[in-house]
Amino acid sequence: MSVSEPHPGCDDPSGPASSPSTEAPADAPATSGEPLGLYAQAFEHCHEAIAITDARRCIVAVNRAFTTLTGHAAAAVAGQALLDRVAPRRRPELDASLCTALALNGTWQGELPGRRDDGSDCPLWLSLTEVRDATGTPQHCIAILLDISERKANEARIHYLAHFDALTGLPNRVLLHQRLARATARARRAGWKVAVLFLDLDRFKTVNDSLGHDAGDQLLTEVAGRLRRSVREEDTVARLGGDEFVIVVERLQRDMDVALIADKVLRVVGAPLTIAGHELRVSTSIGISLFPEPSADADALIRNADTAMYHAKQAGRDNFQFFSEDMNARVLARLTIENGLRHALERGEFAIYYQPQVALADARLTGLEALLRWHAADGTVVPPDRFVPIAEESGLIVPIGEWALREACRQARRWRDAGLATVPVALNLSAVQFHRAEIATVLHDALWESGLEPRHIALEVTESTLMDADVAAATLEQLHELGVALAIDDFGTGYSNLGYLKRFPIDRLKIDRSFVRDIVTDPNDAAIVCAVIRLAHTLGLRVVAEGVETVEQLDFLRRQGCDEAQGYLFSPPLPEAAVTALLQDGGFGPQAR
Ligand SMILES: Nc1nc2c(ncn2[C@@H]2O[C@H](COP(=O)(O)O[C@H]3[C@@H](O)[C@H](n4cnc5c(=O)[nH]c(N)nc54)O[C@@H]3COP(=O)(O)O)[C@@H](O)[C@H]2O)c(=O)[nH]1
Repeated sequence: MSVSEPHPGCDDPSGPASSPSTEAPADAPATSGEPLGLYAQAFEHCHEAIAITDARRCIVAVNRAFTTLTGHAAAAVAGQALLDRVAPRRRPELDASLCTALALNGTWQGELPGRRDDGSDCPLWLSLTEVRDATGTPQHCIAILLDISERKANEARIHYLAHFDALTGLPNRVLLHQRLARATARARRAGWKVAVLFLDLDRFKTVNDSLGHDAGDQLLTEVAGRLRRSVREEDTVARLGGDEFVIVVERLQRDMDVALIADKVLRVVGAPLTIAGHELRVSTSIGISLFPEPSADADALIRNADTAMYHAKQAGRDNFQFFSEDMNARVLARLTIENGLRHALERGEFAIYYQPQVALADARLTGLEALLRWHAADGTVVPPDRFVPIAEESGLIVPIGEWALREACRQARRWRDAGLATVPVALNLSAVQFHRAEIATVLHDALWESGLEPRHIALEVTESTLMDADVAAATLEQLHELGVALAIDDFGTGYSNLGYLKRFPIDRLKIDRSFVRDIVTDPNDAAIVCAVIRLAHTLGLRVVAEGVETVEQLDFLRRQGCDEAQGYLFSPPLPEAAVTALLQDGGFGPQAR
């Protein structure tokens, strides 16, 4: 047991200086059978650190556990103010609240930022109880100190897990919301702008699927580090989960500044990196929302940036887009279409219209282009320009395109059986369909099921579908071997490398209607159309001009030797019954009745 005389310098105004009360004779010998000795032994051997102070909270006695916990030897702390020894940083503010609590209740307890003798920190829980004499005058205080470092560490860990992403160490969604709310409050006061950049890595799934999840994790960690280094310390970089990150940029003066930051982020993320021995390049799509916007709270800012990110994906990935209400409305409209498309096939809402293609020499019918129409459940007719891109993106174009192919084959067979049409029905193949390995099988099955000869079918693919020339050549070859005709659609709007033309087994080039529209008034369009016609003929291909609407356009095309045309001048796309009637009349040419 350690006992000391009270220190004369302790200056608590709340009570007189005194030596330990005889009620607890701290210096009593520790003999068994003697109650005081027993108390002394209990004090000394108690596991909890205990200090007995005088009424001014200057140390009179401390037990062994106190010394173990704080590192302070009994003799060294005797007479010193308890708080000075165990929590010197908090003494001034604690003294006042302690005095009040002790005067009112005779007890105080709370957490202290404790400090050991060696200067190390040790969070403590202090329970202080006043001992008073018969008149109620404070004589001593008994202080019990608990080491709460483990509890504090657990609390810190729980706090960390609740606020940070375990993989990257970045703030998570919860902390992001808190920081963004604070950032907007600060910006409102200071008149700054705050930008929220919502990032989604492009084709991250491919890395996960091809190199494995460990590689995916490494990639995410690397990207997290790059993002962190791209912005200022005070800006927040958070990971929402998966491959989604959010950056909150504060203190912006101009909208343009965020564009510069977004541009930098695109470059930094896009720099090559090595993962699992593979050199990769990843890109990201970024959506941006800005505070202040009307009613833009933290939730809305993140939601809007997410919407804009989606728009960036649509715009070809590896770019950034700003949010606008208009964009939001468009996204909602898209969602409605996508949901409707999911049920359109089973509800029989699709129909195929057919647009005649004619020979310019004699207006003979040379083909029928099959064009999808969607009669949506709400009674509207949704044009393919609106639903085909969404169907492509969601993958729904595969079953829809397959249905169109089978239906067109069945219809062509009916016309043939009726002795009406022997011209090919031309179907548009989207890039997604084209790149599915089974497209040749699907076509083969559709032909076989309908009993239609392949020469009655033509397929149209756009230039951009053929960008990977090696893959495209192989697929086109398979389709060609089945015996169908092949055309390049919207020619002139996509891929500019013409070298592929001689490699592909194609029969026709279709000049995009954007060139045909002003052919009579715009010398540039006229020059392009003439060049395409010459190029096609040199390569032994036939040329079809799309979107022919006027006699002047027709005359021009005829003079230039264009082979075929398609457009409203001859006919818009027609429902099956109208085409049947047209075929019965012999089409537009000399054979027409
Ligand atoms: N993958 C698939 N894509 C398809 C399918 N069906 C259609 N589509 C594609 O949708 C785009 C729009 O088609 P649509 O609204 O049917 O427009 C076609 C014609 O109506 C239009 N056209 C024809 N003549 C004229 C004209 O004189 N003026 C004018 N302004 N427009 C005209 O052109 C469209 C045909 O274009 P193209 O396919 O390039 O020959 C369109 O891109 C379709 O390809 C499908 O089943 N699968």
